[in-house]
Amino acid sequence: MTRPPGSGAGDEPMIAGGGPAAPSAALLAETAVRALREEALLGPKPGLVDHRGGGAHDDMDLPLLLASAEALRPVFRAVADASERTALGVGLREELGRLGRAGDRVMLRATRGVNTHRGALWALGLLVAGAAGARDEREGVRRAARLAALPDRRMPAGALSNGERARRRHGVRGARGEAVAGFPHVVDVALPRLRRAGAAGAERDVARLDALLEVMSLLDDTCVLHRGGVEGLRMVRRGASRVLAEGGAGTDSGRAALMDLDRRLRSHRLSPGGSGDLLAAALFLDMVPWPEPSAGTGREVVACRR
Ligand SMILES: CC(C)(COP(=O)(O)OP(=O)(O)OC[C@H]1O[C@@H](n2cnc3c(N)ncnc32)[C@H](O)[C@@H]1O)[C@@H](O)C(=O)NCCC(=O)NCCS
Ligand SMILES: Nc1ncnc2c1ncn2[C@@H]1O[C@H](COP(=O)(O)OP(=O)(O)OP(=O)(O)O)[C@@H](O)[C@H]1O
Repeated sequence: MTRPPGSGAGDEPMIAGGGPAAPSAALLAETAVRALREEALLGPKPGLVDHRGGGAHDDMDLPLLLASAEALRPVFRAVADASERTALGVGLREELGRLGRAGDRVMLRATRGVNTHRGALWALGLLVAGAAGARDEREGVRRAARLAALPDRRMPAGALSNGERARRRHGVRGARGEAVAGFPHVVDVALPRLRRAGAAGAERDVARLDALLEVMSLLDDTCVLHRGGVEGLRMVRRGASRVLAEGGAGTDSGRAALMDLDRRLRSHRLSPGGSGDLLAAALFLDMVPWPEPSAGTGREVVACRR
């Protein structure tokens, strides 16, 4: 896919040894915010917030998502700084937990109490932490997954979250399990799709929408399960598969199926928020100017298809 000006590895400063320098903490934070912005601005997305409005959410719109993304910039910066100074281990995991929980509060202050980016902060926070000090995408994701798997003894017990409830009820792995598994829906689903479409010359937004739809067709999204149960999840997954079977977002029949799915998700108040988060994560990984860019780390197997 085409890289926005200024974000490509070729624009990075070179260090004395000849290789490009590792991205700074400020650049990683900037890239995370840009990924959130670009996910929000992409449209039409079924059930999600975009330029047309709040999708399945009656308490969100695009300006709110953009303000939330901007408010998270110092949070991502603090995450990258901490990861640069601290070796990967329980100490860093607990520091990230503290920063992530403080980040949730920053977001809620910026949105007057609306959960715009909780799942996205979790995924992108870990990936920013993993990227700080990593040579390439594969190492960045591996470090993020290791961090997600470490215990956070300072995690307050608190009330049961929507995701936790859905996980217990339906036996799915949710946002935490996705991270611990090394973000399979990002690495094996969204990124290969984005890159294949880019290589084939597809329009950028069509490639991004199709990547989102492919994630939606496979993910056990606790956001959807919480609101719509197994029936709701089936509607999302089948609907997304149908759009792709019709030719995807770039064809007339695919676009008609997409608009039909959007109407159904809005009327059932079903938001595929977890898929939105994972698309933002894929955009982030694709935009980071890695010191040693590898030719794609997608394993090209859909490990998560059941
Ligand atoms: C793990 C998190 C997301 C909490 O998860 P939980 O499922 O309990 O909460 P909740 O229901 O509020 O949010 C889950 C969100 O994840 C997303 N999601 C849902 N399903 C999935 C899935 N299968 N895969 C990925 N994301 C998903 C959705 O956007 C959803 O809204 C996180 O907020 C957390 O524990 N944070 C602690 C702070 C921390 O350690 N941060 C570290 C990085 S900065
Ligand atoms: N474009 C988008 N539109 C809406 N949500 C998105 C988008 N991209 C990602 N998300 C994710 O979707 C999640 C929305 O959360 P959810 O619908 O569970 O909200 P809630 O207010 O906690 O739940 P509920 O409204 O069901 O009580 C956020 O955590 C956010 O990370």
